[in-house]
Amino acid sequence: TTVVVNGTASHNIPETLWGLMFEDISHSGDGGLYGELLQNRAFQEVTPGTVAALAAWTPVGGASIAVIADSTPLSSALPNALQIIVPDGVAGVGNMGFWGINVNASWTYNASFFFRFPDTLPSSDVTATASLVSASGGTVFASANVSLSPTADWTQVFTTLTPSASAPDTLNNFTVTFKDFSGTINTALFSLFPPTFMGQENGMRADIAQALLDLGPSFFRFPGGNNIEGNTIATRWQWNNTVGPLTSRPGREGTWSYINTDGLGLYEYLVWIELMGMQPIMAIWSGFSLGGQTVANSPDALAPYIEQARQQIEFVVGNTSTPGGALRASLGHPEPFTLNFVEVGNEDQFAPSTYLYRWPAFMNALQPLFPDIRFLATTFIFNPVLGPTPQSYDSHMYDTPDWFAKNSIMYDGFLRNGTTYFEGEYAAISVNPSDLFGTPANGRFTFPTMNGSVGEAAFMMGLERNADIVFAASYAPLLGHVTQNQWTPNLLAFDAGAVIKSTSYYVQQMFSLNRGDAYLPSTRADPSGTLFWSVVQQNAPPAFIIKLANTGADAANVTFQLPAAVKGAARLVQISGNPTDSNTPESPDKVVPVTSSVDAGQDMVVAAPGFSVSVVTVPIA
Ligand SMILES: [NH3+][C@H]1C[C@H](O)[C@@H](O)[C@@H]1CO
Repeated sequence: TTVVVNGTASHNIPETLWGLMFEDISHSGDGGLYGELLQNRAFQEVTPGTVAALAAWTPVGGASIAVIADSTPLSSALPNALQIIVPDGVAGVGNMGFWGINVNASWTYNASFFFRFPDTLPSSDVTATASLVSASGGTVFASANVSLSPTADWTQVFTTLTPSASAPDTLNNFTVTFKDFSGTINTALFSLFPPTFMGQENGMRADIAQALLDLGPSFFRFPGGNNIEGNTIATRWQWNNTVGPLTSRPGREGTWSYINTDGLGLYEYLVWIELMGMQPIMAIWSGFSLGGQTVANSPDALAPYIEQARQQIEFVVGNTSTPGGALRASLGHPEPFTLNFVEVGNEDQFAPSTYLYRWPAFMNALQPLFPDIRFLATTFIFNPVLGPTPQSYDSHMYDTPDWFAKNSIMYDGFLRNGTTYFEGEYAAISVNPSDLFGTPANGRFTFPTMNGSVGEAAFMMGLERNADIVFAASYAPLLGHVTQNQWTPNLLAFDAGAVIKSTSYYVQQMFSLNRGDAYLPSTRADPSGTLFWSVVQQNAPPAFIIKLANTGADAANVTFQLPAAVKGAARLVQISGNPTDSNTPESPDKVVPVTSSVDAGQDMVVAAPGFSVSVVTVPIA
C-alpha cells in the first residue's frame, strides 16, 4: 500500500482534541481517584441501626458498634454517628478501606475523626490509638496515640501515621482502639489520607492521577455521565452540596448503586484540573433524572434548577463581587477558573421530547449571562431539532471493534456549518453486535482487548481527519475498580494498590502525546479494509507524524510518500498483540508499546504487524 501525503494542511488540530471523561462509576471517584482511603467514612445516607449502615466497619476486641442518628448531630449534613461501646481491654473499631488499604512505608498518612462522650464523662483524658494493621490483625504497620478530652461536644482529633514497613498486600485495616477506657463513645467523620497528587488538600490518589497526567490530557468532562442525572430529581448531583467543609457535604445516592461522599467536589475537581493542565467540560443538570422524573415545562418549575445551574457556573467563573465568586475565593481560588464548555445534561437523546423545552430553558437563561461559554447539547445531532440551534453536540458511541474501524469515516460527510462535535464517550466494548452491553460470556470485554484498541485507533484517525469539526474526544469510562464495578471495559482498572494500564490506555496515550499541529490529507483508506492511517505535521520540532493501525491479522508494509525532505532517524512507537490480549491484574504489562529508532526516508515505509498501532515521528529536514 502506498499513501500519498499532501503538503498543504486541511485544518489545524484543536488543542482540546484528546482528553478525559469522568464520573463516579465503578468507584472511580470514591475508592479510586479521590484520595480518601476509608469506605463509609461518615455514614452518609445510611439508615441507622442497620447492618448496611456499618458497611466497611467492624468491631475490634469485643467492642459493640452501631450507627446512630446522634441526638447531637455533628452537623445537619452529617447526622449519623458510630457509637462504640468499649469493654475493658484493647477494643475499638476498624475499617477495611475500599476493599483494602495500601500501606506504604514511604508515605505519611493523615488520620482524623470526630468524637464525643454522650453519657458519663470520663474522669480524665482518654487515649485512642489509630493504627494501620494487617487484616489478620497480626501485624501493626503504624500506630499513633491521640488524647481525647472528656467532653460531650463534638471534637475533631488528628494524627499522622508512618508505617515502619510496607505491607505485602492491601489486606489491611485502619483501626481506632482504646486500652484504658471502657464505656460509650460516639464517633463521626473518620478520614485517612495518603499523600495526594501534588499535595492537593482533600485531593487525589497520586498513582491514578499520575497515570492520567501521563496521557497528556487537554480536558476533563465531569461530573457525568449518568451520575449527574440522579435516579431521582432529589438525588441529582448538586454542586452546592459538594463544596465547603466536609461536615457540610451530605453525600448522595449515586446512579451507579453506591453512595457518593461528594468529598471529591466541584472545587477539588477544578483545582485538580488546573494542576493537571487540563480545562473543564462541565455538565449542569438539565431537568431529567434516570428514573424518569422530569421537571415540568413551566417557567416556575424550571426556575430553581436554572438558578442552581447559574450559581454553579458563577462559582466557577464569577468575579469575587458575586456570591459564587466570593465563595470560590473563600476556598482559596479568587481567580476565576477557565470554563469554555458547559454541557446541558447527559444523553438526553433518551428524553428528547422534554429536552425540546429543557434545552431552550437553560440556554436562553444562561447563554446571555455567560456569552463566552459554548453550551453543548447531549442529544443526537439535529434529532430532535432544538432551538436555539446547538453550536455543539456530544456524541457517545459504544460498539464492536469492527464497528469502530468501519466508522472511522463517521464525521467525513458532516456539514461544515459551524457546528462542532465532542465525541464525549466511545469504546469498543464487545465483539457481539447483537448484545453489546451483555455479559463477558456473551462477548463483553472485561478489560480492553487489542482488537478493540486497534478499532478505536482507526476511529480516532477519523476524528483527526475531521478535527475541523470534532474539537474533543474521550474514551469512557475512564476508571473502574477491578472487582467492584458496574461497567467494563474501562481505560484504567485499579484496586487499593495497583493501577492497570489497558491496551486502549496506550492507544489514547500514543495519540494524545503525538497529536501534531495540522492535519495533512492523504490517500483515503478503505473503511472496510484493515489499514487505517493519519498524517499530521508537528511544528516544534518540525516533523511528520504518521499513525498507522492494522486491524487485521496479517502484517503489512505501508509506504508514505511524504511532501518534504526528511532527515536522520525516525522514532517508532508500536503496540501489537493477539486480538484477544488484555492487560489484567495478573498480567498488567502483557501488551505495552515499544519505542525504537528507524531510518527516516521521504518514502517512509512503516511495517505494521497484525493487530497493531504504530506512531512514526519523522523529522523534517
Ligand atoms: N451508559 C454510559 C453513558 C453514560 O453517559 C455513562 O454514564 C455510561 C458509562 O460511561
